[in-house]
Amino acid sequence: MGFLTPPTAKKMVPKDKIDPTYKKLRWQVFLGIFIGYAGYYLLRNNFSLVIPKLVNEGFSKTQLGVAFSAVSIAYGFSKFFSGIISDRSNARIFLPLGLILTAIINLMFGFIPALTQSITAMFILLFLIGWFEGMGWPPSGRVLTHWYSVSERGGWTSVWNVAHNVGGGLMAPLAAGGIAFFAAHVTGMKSYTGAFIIPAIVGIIVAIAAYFLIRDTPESQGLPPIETYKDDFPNEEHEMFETELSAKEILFQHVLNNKWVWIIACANIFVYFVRYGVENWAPAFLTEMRHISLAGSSNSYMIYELAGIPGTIFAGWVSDKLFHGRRGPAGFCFMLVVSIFVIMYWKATNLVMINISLFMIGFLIYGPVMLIGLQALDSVPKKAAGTAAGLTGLFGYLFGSVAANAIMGVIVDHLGWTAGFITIFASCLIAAALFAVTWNLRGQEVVPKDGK
Ligand SMILES: O=P(O)(O)OC[C@H](O)CO
Repeated sequence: MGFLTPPTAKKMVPKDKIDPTYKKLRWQVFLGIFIGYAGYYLLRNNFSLVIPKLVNEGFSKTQLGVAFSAVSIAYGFSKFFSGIISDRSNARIFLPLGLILTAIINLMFGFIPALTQSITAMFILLFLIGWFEGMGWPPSGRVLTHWYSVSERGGWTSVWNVAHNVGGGLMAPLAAGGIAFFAAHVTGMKSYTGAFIIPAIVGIIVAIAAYFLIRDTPESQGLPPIETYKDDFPNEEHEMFETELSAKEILFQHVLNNKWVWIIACANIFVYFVRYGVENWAPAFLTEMRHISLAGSSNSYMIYELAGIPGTIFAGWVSDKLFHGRRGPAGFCFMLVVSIFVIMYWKATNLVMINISLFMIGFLIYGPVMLIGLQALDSVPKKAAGTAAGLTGLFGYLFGSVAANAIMGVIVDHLGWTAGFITIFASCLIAAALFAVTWNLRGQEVVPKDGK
């Protein structure tokens, strides 16, 4: 698709302009991918706020749950396939395009009543939402690898990663505000359509802003590669790899034959099992076993989410500063310590201890979630970064997240919460062990000698 083709290198700007231009553009593109990815999260889960209204209209939770699962399934596959396309696409176009397509599907939900009257229609549209949502992470990864060198990437990636907590956090008031606005001011439309339409309008505005802010690569702006500018190279030979690759080269020469990517992808299954196993089952565990009200458990849930913000930034800092760009040791430590707080959460009987342990689990698990993506970016040439991160996402969602919902449910139903917590605890240790295998991995970019 021609309009997605990355822009070619521009004539180099004068030497004295390199530093100020780089400084300005690095902030500008960062803002672009930050608000862009937050925009994606405004439209990822807004359907969840519509579910209670649709239940009132006669749909069962099971039906709506099946329809909603389409988002995760499609997202896992799309993050991988979008990664392949995004590695060969202009991030300035690719990121806003996915956001606008997601917004269009939301507008269809909002303006075409028949689409919320059939589970099949909802499944198809939610599948499309999941698919277009998968177009957010890979171009962000492309920007991060092209504009930030390996030793500073941990810090920048961790701050960028907070965008998903910001967008996810803002989604609820925005969608709920949309429902309230439509209920009060719009006649002839169901109030819940506001939960689709208002976030979609904001999403389109964000996509336009992201388009104006993002630039694909430094070279497309007449700047030298980031490694030269920062004098920070991913390998001892100071070689870089600036040739755009074909999809076949990306997949078969750099990703599928890369043992590190497979190890990281496997680690992601267990990290996502812990992330969603704790999060998705917190309301059930707290209400059933600790007799906490639904309102109280939703506060605990929010504490878990918000703790991810400082935790993610701390993990990036630890991996950059303490371990000098190595993500494995940081991930190992975080997963080991999180296992202790999983036990504390399981055993805690009063609300204060429960909330402290959930805060610590949230603080410690979102770091490894980010570090896996970062390790994927680091382990391959930057032209293959999106595909590598996409593969880890595919494993995380298709196996980790699905298991956290389905297998965890079966374990708890048949063997009880003790078995459920032992499974989560074991996942922490397996993930820690897999991180340990990558202990010395540090931006080991492979640079083909023949220039291919
Ligand atoms: O689970 P994802 O793909 O939405 O990604 C969330 C974070 O950005 C992971 O780094």
